Amino acid sequence: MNENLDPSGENLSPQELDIEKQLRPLSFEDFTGQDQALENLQIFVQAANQRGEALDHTLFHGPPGLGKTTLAHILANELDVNIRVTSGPVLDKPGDLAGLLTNLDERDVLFIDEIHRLSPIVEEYLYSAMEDYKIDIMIESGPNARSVQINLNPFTLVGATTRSGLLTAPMRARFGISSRLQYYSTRLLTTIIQRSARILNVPIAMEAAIEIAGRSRGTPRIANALLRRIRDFAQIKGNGKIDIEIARFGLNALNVDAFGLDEMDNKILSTIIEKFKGGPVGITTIATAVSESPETIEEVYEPFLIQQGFIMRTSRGREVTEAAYKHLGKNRGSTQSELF
Ligand SMILES: Nc1ncnc2c1ncn2[C@@H]1O[C@H](COP(=O)(O)OP(=O)(O)OP(=O)(O)O)[C@@H](O)[C@H]1O
Ligand SMILES: [Mg+2]
Repeated sequence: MNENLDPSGENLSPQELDIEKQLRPLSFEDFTGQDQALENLQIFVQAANQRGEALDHTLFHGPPGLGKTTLAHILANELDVNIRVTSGPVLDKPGDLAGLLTNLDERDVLFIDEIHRLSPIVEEYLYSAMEDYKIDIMIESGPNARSVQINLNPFTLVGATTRSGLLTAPMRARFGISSRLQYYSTRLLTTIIQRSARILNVPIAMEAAIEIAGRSRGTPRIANALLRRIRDFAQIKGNGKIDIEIARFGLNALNVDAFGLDEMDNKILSTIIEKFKGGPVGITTIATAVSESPETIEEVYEPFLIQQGFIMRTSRGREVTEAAYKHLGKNRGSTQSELF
């Protein structure tokens, strides 16, 4: 099924990207969840505003669709400054970066998405910019070529990554603020769905919002995507309102997993069960079996499976739980010891 429920958002169509923007909270007040991180950020922003200084460089990390890009934009709004947006893979020459940096006004935000994908040369070039607000640029060429140092306006680098494990230590050390985003509870996702439904102007019953929230893999991006699809079902198959019947009907028609697990989640669980007798098995072995990188499994998929109680981390590797067997409708082999 090719509905756009991919948490990575990589395959979003232009219209869907537009809607994603429309649904994006613009202020701290509008943002639901991540309470601890948000409280701290509010204090840091308020303090920086009072002093009239640039906010410390800030790193957001965590699985896709949890609000990293949203928070980068919120920071710029709350600091009342401009934001320039770029990404690791796009910045392939120090020259590109120099152009961006020299155009920043005082206190502006430079947002670098997928910051773990910066090339080593660009990354190194960024270090002095972050640390001393200075960069070296080459002027002229041939025998007259020389580098001159120029001062930058104090700015805030906001980095985002789903793969903080791939950041180099010197890069990580240059962020004064680092915030890991967590999966959202069903309760928080319900609030987010209700807010989005208001913006999209579609009436939704509380029960229906809870049902959709519970199947959203702890991820606001998926919650919003499901809401938009169910809105279509309500419009064509119902009376335009999203009630619990339409919500259930739509979720089933979309083949959404009862827990919101995606294809890779289920593949990981069934692989551990079928090929490794439920574990324990090492992360690298699992990764090879499902053709993914161990880091992606560890940072993007596993946290949700652990949080939902489908996988346990043990000293000997990963083990699936009884809940995983139940979820996939499989029986634990008689040779395996019972966990419960
Ligand atoms: N706390 C929240 N409250 C309301 N909506 C949210 C929240 N967090 C995220 N969203 C919604 O989810 C969508 C995805 O969020 P965002 O683009 O910020 O995720 P991300 O962490 O940057 O993902 P990626 O790693 O793929 O870049 C946005 O459209 C936004 O509307
Ligand atoms: Mg993003």
